[in-house]
Amino acid sequence: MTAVLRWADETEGGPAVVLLDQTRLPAHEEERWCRDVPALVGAIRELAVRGAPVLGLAGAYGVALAAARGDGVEAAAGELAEARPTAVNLRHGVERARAAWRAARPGDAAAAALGAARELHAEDARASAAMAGHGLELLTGLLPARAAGWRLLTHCNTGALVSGGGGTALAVVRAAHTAGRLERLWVDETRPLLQGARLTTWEAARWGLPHTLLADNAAGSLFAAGQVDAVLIGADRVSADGSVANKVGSYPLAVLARHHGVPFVVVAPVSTVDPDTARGADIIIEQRDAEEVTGTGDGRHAPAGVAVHNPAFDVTPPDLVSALVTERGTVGPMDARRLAAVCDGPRATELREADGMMKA
Ligand SMILES: CSC[C@@H](O)[C@@H](O)C(=O)COP(=O)(O)O
Repeated sequence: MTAVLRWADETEGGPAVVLLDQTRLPAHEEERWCRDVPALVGAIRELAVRGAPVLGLAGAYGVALAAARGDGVEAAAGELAEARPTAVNLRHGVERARAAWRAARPGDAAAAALGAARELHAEDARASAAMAGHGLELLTGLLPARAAGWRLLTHCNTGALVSGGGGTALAVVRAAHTAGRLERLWVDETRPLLQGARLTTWEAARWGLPHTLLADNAAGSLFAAGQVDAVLIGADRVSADGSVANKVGSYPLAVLARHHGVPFVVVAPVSTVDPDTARGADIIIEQRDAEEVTGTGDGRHAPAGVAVHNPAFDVTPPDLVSALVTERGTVGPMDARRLAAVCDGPRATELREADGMMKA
């Protein structure tokens, strides 16, 4: 498969960040060359590269690109970090490469930024593999063994297209399949941009996962018919209280899962947990263009000028989340104290210390 994201150096016509253009899938597997930061910011906004962990990589390589070109790194870092507001990994990736660039001697700074991006890329691949293992272990403990295997439902796209490795929730599904425990993956189409229909089915087919696509609003009747054993999704940001921002349509699935007594499992690396955002209500939700909902030109299927509500994400409160699977292990049930135990950073340390003091 064409690499989801890679660095091209001068020997192959770079410097450039080269993306597998996800807006062209599944019909076309095409590279998109981003030779400067404005081109990369455009690709991020158009979702040519998308999904939380890989947005972190795009941010880090973007800083390296600005440094390699001799462009203004601080301004470029700011533009990259703001390209999409909800996925906290984007900001992390930018910060990581910028910190390496700032810390290096001037002659070494561009190489240091690129080195940081490459390091993050390798860490991300390792995190995917660890999450797949922890997720499979969780499902094995949580779900009754079924001779035919589990029926798992997912939303949006969380596979190799979102990561330097195998992905988040979809990596767990793949591990279940490899272990002979997957009967079927139910794939929500994921209106309005169809990440499930376009991307998850494409990945599932390549991996040989038995899968069935459904319209988002068909999920309820599947639960009612007892056809869903667990829901597995990714996350774009998890606030300190354990609220989960993910692709719009995740919250209704959590409500359905609770009503039907089905586990609702979130799979995300620790870098998606944001200890600086206290509550779910504090997470900034990206609002996107009306035309994503109404269609355009010949494909328009709503009257021109109709008022449109198009949030890219919604927030699931912690009490509806059965568990969060990270590369460092599983947190569940979700709360601030348990989350802080797997997190990095000063705010997480504060929470851990406060917890220690409370216990003493
Ligand atoms: C690890 S992938 C988790 C999320 O990033 C994914 O579910 C999602 O919501 C992506 O949204 P997108 O708008 O396609 O970037």
